[in-house]
Parts: sequence; C-alpha cells; structure tokens
Amino acid sequence: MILNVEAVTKGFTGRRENKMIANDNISLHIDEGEIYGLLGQNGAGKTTLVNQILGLITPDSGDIQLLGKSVLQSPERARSICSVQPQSQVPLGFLTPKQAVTLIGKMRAGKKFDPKRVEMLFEALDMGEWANKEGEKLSGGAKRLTAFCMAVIAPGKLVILDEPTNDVDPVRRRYLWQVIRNLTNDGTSVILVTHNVLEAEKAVDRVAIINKGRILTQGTPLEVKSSVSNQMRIELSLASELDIEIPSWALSSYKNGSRLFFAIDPQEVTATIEWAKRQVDKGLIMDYSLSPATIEDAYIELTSKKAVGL
Ligand SMILES: Nc1ncnc2c1ncn2[C@@H]1O[C@H](COP(=O)(O)OP(=O)(O)OP(=O)(O)O)[C@@H](O)[C@H]1O
Repeated sequence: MILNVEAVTKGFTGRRENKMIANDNISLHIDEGEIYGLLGQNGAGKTTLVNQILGLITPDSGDIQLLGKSVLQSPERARSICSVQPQSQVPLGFLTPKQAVTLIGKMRAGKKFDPKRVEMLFEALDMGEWANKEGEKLSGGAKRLTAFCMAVIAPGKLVILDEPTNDVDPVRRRYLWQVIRNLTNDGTSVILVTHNVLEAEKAVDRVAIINKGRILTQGTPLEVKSSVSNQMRIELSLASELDIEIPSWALSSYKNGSRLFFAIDPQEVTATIEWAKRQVDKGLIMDYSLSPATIEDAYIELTSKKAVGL
C-alpha cells in the first residue's frame, strides 16, 4: 500500500471563532499503480486532504501513512515521495517549458536525471511547438501541460494531479491520460483531483466522492455507479436562466448554467418525453436528450438536495 489515510479530521477557525470542518473523519487507501479519483464540488475538502498528505498542514485527529510511515512524523519525506501538479497555474517567468521541466527533473532525480525523458514527454504530449517558447507567452493549456510535465518528469511513488486537463484540448487530453497510464504501469500511484466526473470515470481505477468534508462513497466507477444503474437521465438546454418546474417524478436534479439534468425511473420515460415536448412548445427549453445514467448521476444523486431519501 502506498497511502493510508485513517480517520482524518481537519477544521479551520473562521473570523468569528466558528470552526468549520473541512475534512470529517476521512479514511481511504491507495495501492501501488492505482489511479484514485477525488471528486467533489468547490469547497468539498479535496485540497485540504491533499495538503495533509503532503505534510503542509496537520490533521486535528487521525493519521496519514505514506509507504508505512506517518506523514505527521516526517513531512519532508512526504514531499520527496509525492510529486504534485497544483490546481493554480505554475508561474514560469522567462523559463521555457523545456528549461522548467529540465530544472525540476534535475532537482528531483539528481544524477539519475535523463534529459531524453523531457523529449519523450514532449513528444508524447505533442508539445514540440512550445518547448522553447518563453513561459509567460504560452496559452493556458500549454502552461497546464508544462506543469503536468514538471510533476511527472521524475515522479515520486505518488503523483497528485489537481485538475490536470483544465484548458487542455481534447486530443492532448487523450495523450495525457496515456502518459498517466504508462506511469502507473511502472508502479507509480496517482491521485486525480477533479470536478470533471465523466472524465474521471474513464481514467480512474477507484474513486471517492467527497461532499462537505465527508466521503459519501468510494469504489470502482462501476460500484459507485451501481446506485443509479437502473435509472435514466435527461439533459435539457434551458432557453433562459429562469428556473423551470421539474416534474415530481424526478429522482434528483442538478443545474449547471443553462443545462439542467435530472434522473428518472425508466418507467417514466414516456411521461418525461411528453413533459419535455410541452416545455419545448412553451419555449422554456431548446432541446433535450435521454440516456442511461452515468457516474455523474450517481454524484448528483449523492450530493444534490433533492436526492432520494433526503
Ligand atoms: N486555510 C484555510 N483557512 C480557513 N478555511 C479554509 C482554509 N483552507 C480551506 N478552507 C475551507 O475549507 C473548505 C474546504 O476547502 P478545500 O480547498 O479543501 O476545498 P476543495 O474541495 O479543494 O475546493 P476546490 O475544488 O474549489 O479547490 C472550504 O470551505 C474552504 O473555505
């Protein structure tokens, strides 16, 4: 086992001495060569957990072990075992991607650093056109890919990637997942922190859904999806930002800008299509589509206020 998080709780004291619990009794473990997804909305507590794994902040209670030793006792060791791609963009200044990645490679691997690995990474991610361009002049996606290369040029036993595909085009996203998979084939484990549930479903071996500091469920994508495997989902494009009345038979719902999703029982498909047609006739929605439930629906059902049983 690479990582073992045992009953970790971490709170922060606010301005009025109110304590908010960012991580509430979190337990998980990650095995060698595993890609583990941490899914959760803004403020769910993902970064707080990652910062504790890295020994940057200390849990109020519980323990975190990396390769069998407590991070609390040797936080510096944690930083040598883990390599990280942070959520925020890494400031490259005048450095080119090639210079920045080479620098980190030399710092982490010392004499074992192999400059050919930089070329291999840039080739695998089709980054040749940016390799020698000044960092600050790069696009957001090229900067993000450079930060990814910096995290994996000399990877620790555990690589932590926070939204690595943000701003990256779909073709290079695929290359990036291939590079990650190759890393795990060499025994490296990966924590993928993301809001992008569908992307995570394809990429991870196991996943945890975190909400308000708690793990609501964890398992393989198939296991996590099993709670909704007998449901259908409907996706609507709303004609305006105005709310529309969701049918009473919707099992859970979620709105993202002008897109509205809800889950239904397959028996309600006909009623739902008729309902959707009426909304189109009234000009409230532009179009709609029906499909089998995905891991995103499991996520919505677990985290939405209108979830079954709440
Ligand atoms: N240093 C801090 N002081 C006070 N509150 C904090 C601190 N760090 C995090 N929090 C709070 O803890 C909660 C969890 O934050 P965290 O950054 O871990 O969430 P997250 O899941 O990583 O969110 P995002 O996806 O937006 O990055 C939030 O309510 C946040 O405001």
